[in-house]
Amino acid sequence: MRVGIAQINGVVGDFPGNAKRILAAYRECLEKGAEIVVTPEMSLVGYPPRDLVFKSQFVPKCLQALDYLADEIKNVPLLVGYVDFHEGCVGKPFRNAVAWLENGEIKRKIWKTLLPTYDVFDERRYFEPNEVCEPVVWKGKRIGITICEDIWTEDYLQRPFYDRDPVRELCAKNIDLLINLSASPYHLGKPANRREMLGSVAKESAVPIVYCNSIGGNDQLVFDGHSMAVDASGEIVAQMGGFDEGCRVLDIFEAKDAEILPTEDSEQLYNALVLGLRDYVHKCGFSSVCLGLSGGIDSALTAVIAADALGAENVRGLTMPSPYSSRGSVDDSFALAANLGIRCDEISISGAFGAVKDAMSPVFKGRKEDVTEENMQARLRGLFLMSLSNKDNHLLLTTGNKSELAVGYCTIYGDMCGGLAVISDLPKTKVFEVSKWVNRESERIPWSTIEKPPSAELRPDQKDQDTLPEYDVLDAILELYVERQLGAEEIVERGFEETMVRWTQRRVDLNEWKRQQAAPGLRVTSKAFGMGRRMPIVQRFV
Ligand SMILES: Nc1ncnc2c1ncn2[C@@H]1O[C@H](COP(=O)(O)OP(=O)(O)OC[C@H]2O[C@@H]([n+]3cccc(C(=O)O)c3)[C@H](O)[C@@H]2O)[C@@H](O)[C@H]1O
Ligand SMILES: Nc1ncnc2c1ncn2[C@@H]1O[C@H](COP(=O)(O)OP(=O)(O)OP(=O)(O)O)[C@@H](O)[C@H]1O
Ligand SMILES: NC(=O)CC[C@H](N)C(=O)O
Repeated sequence: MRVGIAQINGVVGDFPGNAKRILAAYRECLEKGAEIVVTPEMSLVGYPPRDLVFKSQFVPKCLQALDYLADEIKNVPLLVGYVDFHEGCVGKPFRNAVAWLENGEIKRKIWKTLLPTYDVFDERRYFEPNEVCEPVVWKGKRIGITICEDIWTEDYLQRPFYDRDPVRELCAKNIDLLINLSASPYHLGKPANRREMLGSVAKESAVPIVYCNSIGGNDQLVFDGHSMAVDASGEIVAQMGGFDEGCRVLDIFEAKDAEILPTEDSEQLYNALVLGLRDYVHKCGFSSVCLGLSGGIDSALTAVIAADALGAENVRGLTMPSPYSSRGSVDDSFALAANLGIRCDEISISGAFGAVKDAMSPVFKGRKEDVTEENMQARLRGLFLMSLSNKDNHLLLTTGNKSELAVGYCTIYGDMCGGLAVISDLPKTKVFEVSKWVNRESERIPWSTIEKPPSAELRPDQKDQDTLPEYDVLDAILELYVERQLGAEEIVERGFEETMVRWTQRRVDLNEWKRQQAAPGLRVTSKAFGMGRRMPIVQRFV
């Protein structure tokens, strides 16, 4: 049975556009000899549609697009992910659905059984689960069709207990093949985790699996693709690329082992951020971005990602020295711009900084300079950058990393100005690792930028480590506190100094308000700030 896997990049709510993409991929698979074609979860809708499904015309328009698709399909079936009504159910009147289209008709509708409702997923808010799992019989084979979470077993998922197991239910009905339509977002370690999970499910159930995942960025989520096929012994027999669209046709009952090329963590993280940035910018209708270049590593890495995502001609930098900036910060910014081929202009903020301080002097008379004046500089840079963004219609990128955002080491309405926080889920230690990976063949980020001690340069001789713990220690504590959600005592038991742990915990909790006003950030770890971490701002839990 020659199965076509269409790994496509959908746009949420763009039914005509998604239908076109699905048809183009379907035809490509036909040309490659497919006898059946599979697309990702919600391929017609884009994932996740979130509260769009509540709009009165959303599902009717989705169903219209599905009818249009069905009309185009002849005798080679197409499996399409979409949202359907759940007739007769008042509370949650929708289903996360797959349609089997064949000979101009919707031959079968399949509903999702396990509805993930944790971290970035919220499906119980919208959907009711499938009640009975039934295989589809086609060309003498019994095919179990599942949707993303349906195939994830307890061992591979930190999830609440489910009282259903769709794979088992289907296996009990003697299936020959499992097909899974997924919208499984990337985080570090996820592609390997998925491969292992699919191998073990196939082996345990003794059936081959065809797994079709989405690719592309949608808001904070980046879908990495890596669609694959696994034989009944759990061996991978086809592995598609990551972070790129594509179609692959294989004979699922005949295919032999595929070669799996390992990718480094830094390469994966980089590719995820490039795709996430490109899709966010383009899907929002922009073609270019601007950002402040400080000569530091965060803005440098953000600029490289942007140049690779959009083309150097679509990235514009501003270097804005203040009285406390080192000459190196300007020189390193121009060296970076030259390496990347992006335009960079220099505008001093000294005049404006002096003017603001003068204007405020009657009110601040006799008071010492402090963090107020530090923040004025960051806010003036934000003002200049937003002016450039408005004039030339660039989307402004913010450059803060996860470590800083965690402890609030950033200025609200200052360096937090911007539309997309590109590296806000990358801890500072990973910023260094990825930057070194970027320079693996030749210098793109000036080495002096990578090697100098991090500094905000908002007062004379300032260094990040005057205020913050060393980044390797801070990041280790943050991983335990934010990603693994351990309490302070448990972190101290693992050998960290108590005052540092308590300070970090307090800073993370106190700065929730800041993060809730921050630009959306691209998620690349298992627990990012944003849609998958919903903490109260006002709380007393320690
Ligand atoms: N719960 C809450 N809800 C709403 N607002 C709240 C609040 N708690 C404080 N605030 C307000 O927040 C204000 C303080 O926040 P904010 O103005 O941001 O200032 P703040 O957090 O005090 O200072 C910013 C820090 O970030 C450092 N920085 C700035 C820029 C770049 C970098 C870097 O290296 O990248 C580092 C800078 O050196 C300084 O230490 C207060 O004036 C208060 O009104
Ligand atoms: N002199 C400057 N010129 C232009 N932009 C600046 C300048 N200083 C700071 N910025 C902007 O504000 C952001 C915060 O920078 P800051 O130097 O305060 O901290 P950082 O976290 O060490 O970042 P970086 O590693 O990019 O320096 C920078 O990434 C940059 O976008
Ligand atoms: N869309 C989904 O059901 C996603 C859940 C799944 N466990 C994943 O991330 O791969």
